Amino acid sequence: MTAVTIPGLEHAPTNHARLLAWVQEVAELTCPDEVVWADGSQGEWDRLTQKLVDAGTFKPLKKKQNSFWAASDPSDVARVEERTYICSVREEDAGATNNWMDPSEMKAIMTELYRGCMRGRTMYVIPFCMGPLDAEKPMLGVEITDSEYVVVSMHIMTRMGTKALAVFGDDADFVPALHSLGAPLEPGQQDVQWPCNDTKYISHFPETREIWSFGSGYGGNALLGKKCYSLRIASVMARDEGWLAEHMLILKLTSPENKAYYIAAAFPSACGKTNLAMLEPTIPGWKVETLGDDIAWMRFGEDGRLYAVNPENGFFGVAPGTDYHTNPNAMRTIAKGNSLFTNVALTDDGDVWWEGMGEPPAHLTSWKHQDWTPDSEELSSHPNSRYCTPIEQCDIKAPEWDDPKGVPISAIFFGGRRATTIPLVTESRDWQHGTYMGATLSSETTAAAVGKTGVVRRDPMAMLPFIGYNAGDYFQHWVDLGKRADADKLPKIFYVNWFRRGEDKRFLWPGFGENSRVLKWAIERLEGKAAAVETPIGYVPTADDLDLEGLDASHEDIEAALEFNADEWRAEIPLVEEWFAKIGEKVPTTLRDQLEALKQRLG
Ligand SMILES: C=CCn1c(=O)c2[nH]c(Cc3ccc(NC(C)=O)cc3)nc2n(CCCC)c1=O
Repeated sequence: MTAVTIPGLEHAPTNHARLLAWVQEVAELTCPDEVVWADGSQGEWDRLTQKLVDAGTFKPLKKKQNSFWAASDPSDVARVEERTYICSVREEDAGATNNWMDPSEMKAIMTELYRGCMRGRTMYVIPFCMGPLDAEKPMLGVEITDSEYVVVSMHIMTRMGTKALAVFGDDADFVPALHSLGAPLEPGQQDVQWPCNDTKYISHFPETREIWSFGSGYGGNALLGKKCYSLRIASVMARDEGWLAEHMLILKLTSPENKAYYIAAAFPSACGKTNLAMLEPTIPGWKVETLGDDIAWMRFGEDGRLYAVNPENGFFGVAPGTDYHTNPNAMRTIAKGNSLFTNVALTDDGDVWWEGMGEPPAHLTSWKHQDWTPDSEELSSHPNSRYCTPIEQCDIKAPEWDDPKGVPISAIFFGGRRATTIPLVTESRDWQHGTYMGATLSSETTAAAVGKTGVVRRDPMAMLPFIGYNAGDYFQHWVDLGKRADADKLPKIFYVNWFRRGEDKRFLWPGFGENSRVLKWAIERLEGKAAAVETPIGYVPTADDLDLEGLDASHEDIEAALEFNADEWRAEIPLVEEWFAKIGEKVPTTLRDQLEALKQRLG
């Protein structure tokens, strides 16, 4: 096959043979009008954001400098879990929680979808690095995409372009991540504001560490460094290499005595994970700084402790529910500009607005490009609408946020949204018990997600959509870490629930900044300074064990929030048995033993 001459292919800014061959192969398959190597420069940002403005995809925001509003096609508004596949060579390696297809079958299907799909468009080659560029082992990837929206989003979310390519040298390993909107343009055809395709595939090939995505331009489907690389592929790397790639925030908590602790925490959606990552403590003298709000890579240091790094360079946060009361630090970060907003509402004076931001203006342009007023039936912003903003400009970013060594994790928190049963906070008995807590993590569905509300779903380690392999093997990986010689150096595991309700359906715990009281208690437990009651489900504080100074809540409510109710827990047992049965025979015996032991303790 003669090497077709596609403009931009000839002067590649690298001698990396495998990369050049892959780029050539993809260009010949997808037939773009030209190939552009993304360099990550300000000039590139200006050019591409202008191109998106001209296409009607972006609107510049007058009230936020260097920031843009975008609205997607209503059919392309969130991750498409039913179109997300783990194409492991063996079906059982995908397990019961993933969609599977034979890798060669998937590649045959998708190759035909990619054929000619970039006609009339530009093919961008984005070298990127997840985590700091000066890491001992930089985690490299290359995303090929025909979406300018993806390129400018990657400017914020990753270290990318020339500075990343410099780390590739001539033969570094990298994760090839191929993406197309699947919307070829015939000559003279007018482009739409949000090109995409009704046929969507988000496919992962774990043995070869490859990602192929087709048909969606949105979030985790298209920004392939995030969920696809940093969780699904990275979780497979972590199992093979003995580390952890987890769906966790990382925060730094400093006590009034100026002692710093680092905490990682996993929550399903609608639990306020980003709000916790950027917490404003209500108790005097305590300070929270943030390292990340979504993903933590944790590796063992010389001292046997787990050191966490945030692989991302930006926040891609859910906008609705974010305001100066729930998350002032997120609001201050986006107020500085340099941010992208997708599927939120646009104000008449060129600012953004979403539900949860207090009183709505008299008129807005909704995410569906329609006139919106406060008495509109519809929401002004989509529940999964997002802000995309650089961590660099977050006032409370920890100094260590981009330290390649990472930070030593003292505590891991798992949390879910449960109206009953789960106390405000429970300390695990040990690592294996903590792993059981994570593996059986449950949370109630909310209006934000589709379907009924209040349905209890299992979401192990809040990783259910992101485990790149058999969930039973994933649990085993956690269990095996607890068998290390220096297992005493592992973080202490806690389980929290901010959302317990009283008989009258009122929330029993005020949450938000008051959660700092729970973090304080956990730290004091690590230091051996706080008391707790040993219950069948773990160590639970009494109201007197918490620092409730100045808290505006009744003693009864706090006691009710902390209550261990044996009957409610007996009712949990069959739900956990059903969950383990769904995962299958690879559920570690250690976890089955934990369930048996819990049953015995409940009597
Ligand atoms: C660090 C904060 C974590 N957090 C919480 O701790 C939290 N708690 C609640 C429940 C709640 C809601 C309203 C009140 N209002 C008053 C006045 O008490 C109290 C609790 N909602 C919460 N939310 C919002 C969840 C949707 C994303 C939340 O993010």
